[in-house]
Amino acid sequence: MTQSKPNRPLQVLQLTDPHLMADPHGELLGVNTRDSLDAVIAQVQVDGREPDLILATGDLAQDSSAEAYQVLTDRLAQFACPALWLPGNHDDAVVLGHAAGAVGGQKQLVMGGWQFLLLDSSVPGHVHGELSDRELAFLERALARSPELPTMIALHHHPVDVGSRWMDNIGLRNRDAFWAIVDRFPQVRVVLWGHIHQPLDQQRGDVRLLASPSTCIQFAAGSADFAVADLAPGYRWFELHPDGALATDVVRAENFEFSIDLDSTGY
Ligand SMILES: Nc1ncnc2c1ncn2[C@@H]1O[C@@H]2COP(=O)(O)O[C@H]2[C@H]1O
Repeated sequence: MTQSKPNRPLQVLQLTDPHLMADPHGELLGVNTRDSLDAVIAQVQVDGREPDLILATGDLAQDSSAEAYQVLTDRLAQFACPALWLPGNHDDAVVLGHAAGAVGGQKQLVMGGWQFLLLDSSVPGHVHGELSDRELAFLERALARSPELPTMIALHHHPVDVGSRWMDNIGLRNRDAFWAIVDRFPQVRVVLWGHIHQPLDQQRGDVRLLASPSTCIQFAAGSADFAVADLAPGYRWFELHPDGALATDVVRAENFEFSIDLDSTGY
């Protein structure tokens, strides 16, 4: 079991949806995705936060290129902690797996008295998500084996509707199968995802449902049709106590100047 620093709760950084590209000048709707990730990482450092673990929750590359994943590896090397990677709809799970390596590609980690389970909800060639029978079996097995460990489950796609028609069409399709497992295991404290490029904080029984800003562009909350928001990129932070208690907050990059195409109808 990997240990966190003594006498403090486990500190976890979520970075999601960086949409990195092989081209150093690569932009999403006018925002250079390398620059915005750098701004978010700079903000983590300005905030004096030293993570024990990083969770990178999908759409790590926009173009599935090895070069894009190498950029992420290089950026995360600024932190002296492991980073776990999971794929989103823009990723190639095989290329990502090679780039993440043995540590980053782990689907299960116990650290600081918590268990982290990472699921691959990507469906090649599609924007929506689905958990394969294999992923569901892995989830059920892992939860059955460790009933005593407070658990965070991370995946890319949203397993609940988020109040936005266009996004509700591209979430996790077989969410009923997912919840049928999760609902049986009271040690699950958090389900965390990316994909929706906006913060969300809800409760399902004892489970905290959390989503987070992208490290590049943001989607407008509550919009029926595709719409972006003029909000800065950001990160989510967790403090996780071994008894299952937790604190979390979202922070946006303060000094990132960008100009996003607010009239965009998609990409
Ligand atoms: N106008 C649109 N309507 C529906 N989906 C869209 C639209 N534009 C882009 N998308 C897809 O919705 C996805 C949401 O986040 P992604 O970054 O995964 O990639 C986006 C596109 O694949």
